[in-house]
Amino acid sequence: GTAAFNTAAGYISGKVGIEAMVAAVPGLDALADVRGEQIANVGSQDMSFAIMIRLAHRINDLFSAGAADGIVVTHGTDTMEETAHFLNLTVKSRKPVVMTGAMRPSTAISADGPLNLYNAVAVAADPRAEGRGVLVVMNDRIHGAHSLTKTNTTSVETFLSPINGLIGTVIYGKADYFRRPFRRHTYRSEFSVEGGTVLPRVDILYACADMPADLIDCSVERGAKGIVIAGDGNGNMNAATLSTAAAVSAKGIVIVRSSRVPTGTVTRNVEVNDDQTGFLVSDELNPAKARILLMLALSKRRSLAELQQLYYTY
Ligand SMILES: NC(=O)C[C@H](N)C(=O)O
Repeated sequence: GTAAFNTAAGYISGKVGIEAMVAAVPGLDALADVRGEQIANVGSQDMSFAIMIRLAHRINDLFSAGAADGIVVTHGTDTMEETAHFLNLTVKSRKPVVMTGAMRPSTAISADGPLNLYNAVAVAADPRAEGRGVLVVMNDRIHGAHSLTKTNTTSVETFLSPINGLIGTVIYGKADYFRRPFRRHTYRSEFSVEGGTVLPRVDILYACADMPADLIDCSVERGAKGIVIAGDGNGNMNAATLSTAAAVSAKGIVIVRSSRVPTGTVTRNVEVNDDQTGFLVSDELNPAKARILLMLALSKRRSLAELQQLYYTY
């Protein structure tokens, strides 16, 4: 991003091309032979599934042609966790795919982008990063795609992995790895972008006090095949929403209970009676990631029990 002056908090994203970014980081060429390729240039609030699918194809093609040992994807931070999760499910390689970004515009005092890019290239060039799924390197931390979430609107310390913790750290290009992701990913994932991916509509509805239940009907009328409820607490919603959701669930719309709370798992629940309503729970996935898993999962006929199992697997 670029801003009008160097202490501006607001700025326009998607303004710097990949060649300029690579050129702005001293020492990158000592870490790896880096070549830039522009797949898209948008603020990540404008990220689309069309771009994600293009990106997944390009990564798979580069790896299967043996053209790269690792890939870094520069991406805005707003929806980075969504693209990371999508790629974690659709990239078919053990080779490192490392996403990075910046919280401060490139024109700011103490811009964070250059060091983040340096560290991301160091991790992508590191054979020890292989087989750990899609990683996100920001602010000296190495996060796994399943676990990370954006927690602060402006701070460089925005990404946390609150449930599972970090994959590692990277300080001026020197990485330490603590663990591998606990869930299935990349080369072991059953999902794919091959054969043309038309993703079904899945909406997210944000629960709140006195939530209007007809939001559910609006989504279904607009063609949603699934609805993720960003529920309060452990995936809760008010009685009116619960009964409307149960009615559409009985007609085959998949309802997933996730949570608007930033950390904690959503568990199957007697209060909501998931067994009777046919609701699923997102387990560790936040609403945005739970939606992406459901969109990919609905490309094939699956029972509710099989769909539920996916949330415990990925
Ligand atoms: N600093 C950022 O990355 C935020 C920006 N709006 C984006 O996600 O593209």
